Amino acid sequence: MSSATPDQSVPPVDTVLVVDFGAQYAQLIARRVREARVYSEIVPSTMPVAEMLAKNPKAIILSGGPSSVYEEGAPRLDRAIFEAGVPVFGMCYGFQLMAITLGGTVDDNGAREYGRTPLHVTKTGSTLFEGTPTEQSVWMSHGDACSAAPEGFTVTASTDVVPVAAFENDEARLYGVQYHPEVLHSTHGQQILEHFLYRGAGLAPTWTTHNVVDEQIALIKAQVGTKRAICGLSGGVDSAVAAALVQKAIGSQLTCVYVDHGLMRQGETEQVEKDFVAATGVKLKVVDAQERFLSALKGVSDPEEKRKIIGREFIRVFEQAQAEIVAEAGEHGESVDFLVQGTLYPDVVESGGGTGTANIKSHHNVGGLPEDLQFQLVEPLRKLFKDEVRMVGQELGLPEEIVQRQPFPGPGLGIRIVGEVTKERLDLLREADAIAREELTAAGLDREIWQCPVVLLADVRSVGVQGDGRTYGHPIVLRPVSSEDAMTADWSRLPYEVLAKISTRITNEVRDVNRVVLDVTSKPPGTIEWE
Ligand SMILES: Nc1ncnc2c1ncn2[C@@H]1O[C@H](COP(=O)(O)OP(=O)(O)OP(=O)(O)O)[C@@H](O)[C@H]1O
Ligand SMILES: O=c1[nH]c(=O)c2[nH+]cn([C@@H]3O[C@H](COP(=O)(O)O)[C@@H](O)[C@H]3O)c2[nH]1
Ligand SMILES: NC(=O)CC[C@H](N)C(=O)O
Ligand SMILES: [Mg+2]
Repeated sequence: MSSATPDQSVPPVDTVLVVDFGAQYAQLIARRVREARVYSEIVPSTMPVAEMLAKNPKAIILSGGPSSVYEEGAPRLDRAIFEAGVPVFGMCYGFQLMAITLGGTVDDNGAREYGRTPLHVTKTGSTLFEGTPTEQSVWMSHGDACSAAPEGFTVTASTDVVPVAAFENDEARLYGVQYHPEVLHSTHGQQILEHFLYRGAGLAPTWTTHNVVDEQIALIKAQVGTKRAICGLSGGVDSAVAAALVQKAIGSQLTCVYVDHGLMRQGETEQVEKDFVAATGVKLKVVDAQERFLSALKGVSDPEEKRKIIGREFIRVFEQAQAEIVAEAGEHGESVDFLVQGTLYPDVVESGGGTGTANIKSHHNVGGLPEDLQFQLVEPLRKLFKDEVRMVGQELGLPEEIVQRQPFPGPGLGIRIVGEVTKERLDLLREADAIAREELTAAGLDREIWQCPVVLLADVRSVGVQGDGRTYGHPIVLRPVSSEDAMTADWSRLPYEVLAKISTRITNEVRDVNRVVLDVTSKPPGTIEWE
């Protein structure tokens, strides 16, 4: 049996490839394309051009990147990519690469621009700029610049310092912009991207999550056949949607397994046991694995080590459940070979499993999986973003409370205790977390914030005064964030009265906590979770 994830991304409809040159936000480009209702996938720039073309893309987008195109060792692409008749759109590094590959000039001529920049459209009515203002604001981030466009290209925009800020070649269907249309600060960015897709590449806005449901059900049926599967079910959105999809595909061949690892929040296990089963009708096995996880985490405070241990223990519990299900079915039962997980695209990208991107943290269900994994994975949401998963959930008729739930990480409170995880610390954090959640809900803020991790700084103490006496307690950190897809986030500007109430209640009600602090860091540079 292999642990490799079968590629479930059989292009359903017309596919746009986003070639990643190590961009900060290649995922964002892919998202924006999908927002234009065209399916997109990211591929690394190291993939041979022949392989890219073999995927039969209907258009190709070249991302930005940190390198300088004219430097030795900078990522390049075989010129064939521009000669295959596939429409190509270069952004920033991708634009510069297109320029230099086709005979234009790019150098470090001092024309640097970072941040919001006025763009002057010099050829109105062009494929990219038609219907947009001649003066618009765009987001720049470059040190090199194109000073001469390749032959056959028309320069369609400039800035005060860059003469060639966009060029187009309708005949060859090649387009490029020096700026970042994928960023919201580029006021007409989405429109320009759509112009490339619809006008330049002749694509139609037909991709919807509806296609995803049908296509994934067919794929799951083909993959699992008559065998059985278990699904790690947490009560969260992703696993709920994954379970619903798989249940639709293979019905009673699926058993969901909820692992109570002792790192869950207050009331969560009961909620999954009762409400979730009532809402979805899934077959559920609840495993109490608190002792197992706690003893495996004993003495460990390094975040990556914690994540790997939790990922491993999850699988060991799934294996145990697998054995039990097989034993219950007796000798005539089909074997349980498949493990369904609600893995999303950002989990894969952040775990460094994407396209040569850095490992930021090992998500328990991707980078934290043990090497001796005996299951074949079924991950129908592996290419989707959170908001898309919510749409799929709606489509499947899951209740709002489930579809709109805030995310909660699989490793749970284990990665919200900075320091060693112990039963006492978990109980304390559970209390503080329950208060924060209660007050945020009471204030009607649940939909406004993406999630609000509550973190215990277990190895930090500070002096307080409570009841006229000195205390030496632990701080609790509140980390409310707003986000579109968890890849970037900003700290939420919560009303002071709500913060005050949470702070007062936590310091009054939770023993050993004498200070509550607010995390006011965006992502980047800080990630959402502290570990
Ligand atoms: N307590 C748990 N028991 C069983 N499986 C779990 C548990 N926690 C996480 N998983 C598995 O790991 C996957 C990833 O967890 P993750 O938290 O990203 O997703 P989720 O809990 O389904 O959704 P959400 O992001 O909304 O919390 C889940 O989809 C699920 O398959
Ligand atoms: O299932 C999960 N397993 C993990 O190991 C994990 N780590 C982070 N998260 C969640 O992912 C989103 C991004 O979090 P970070 O900014 O901390 O990377 C946020 O929504 C986090 O809560 C996880 N979810
Ligand atoms: N953001 C980018 O793609 C930058 C491209 C190139 N590294 C430059 O600085 O010009
Ligand atoms: Mg979760």
